[in-house]
Amino acid sequence: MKAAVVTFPGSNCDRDLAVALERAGAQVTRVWHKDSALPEGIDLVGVPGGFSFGDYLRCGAIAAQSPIAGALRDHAARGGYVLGICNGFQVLTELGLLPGALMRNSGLTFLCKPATLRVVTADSAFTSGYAAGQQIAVPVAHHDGNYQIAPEGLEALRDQDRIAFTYGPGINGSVGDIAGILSENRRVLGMMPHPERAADPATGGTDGLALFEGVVSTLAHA
Ligand SMILES: NC(=O)CC[C@H](N)C(=O)O
Repeated sequence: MKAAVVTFPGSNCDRDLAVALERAGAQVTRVWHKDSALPEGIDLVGVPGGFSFGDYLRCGAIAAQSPIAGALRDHAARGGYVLGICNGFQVLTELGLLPGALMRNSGLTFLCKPATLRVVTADSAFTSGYAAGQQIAVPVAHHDGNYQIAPEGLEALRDQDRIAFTYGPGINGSVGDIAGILSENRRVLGMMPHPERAADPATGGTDGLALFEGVVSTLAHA
């Protein structure tokens, strides 16, 4: 299973994401934001966390205009898998690959702390390693993690079982305490918490590892 991890100026979780994917068995290629094409045969593109372009304008907005963004859009349009974590989730909403927007946290502070997530659906490659309803410990680190979407969009996410993860109540103001969502074809996941920071027993637990193992094993057997 082949994965690409994109790096923008200001990304800071790209290496950790590559390591977590490799630990789960993926063959990972690193891609620079100025590349306008992905390497041949990529199954999954990882869009990492960080502060792409210094979070200027809006988090993820400038990254979404990078040369690699067109290749990412084409990959998703072909039914390719995409995983956006934190700043990566922000980039995917800016690209229109996922609905809604990430606003400033309701408490107006940067949150960097452990969080308990609830796995809402196990019906996706990304969440197939968990049971629906399972609670997992995965840290958060963001100032713009307050997920908002219009009521009809929220209804669609709920009706189509596209809410992947929720937080405990009131962490950052997100509507429905949403921490992560899936695209309509369930092949694009955006989430604010950092599973790649919970993929090694030496550094913050291993509850995030099942996400990488789930998607890697699904794609390896596809
Ligand atoms: N860790 C991250 O990816 C942070 C994303 C973004 N810079 C924010 O603070 O909201």
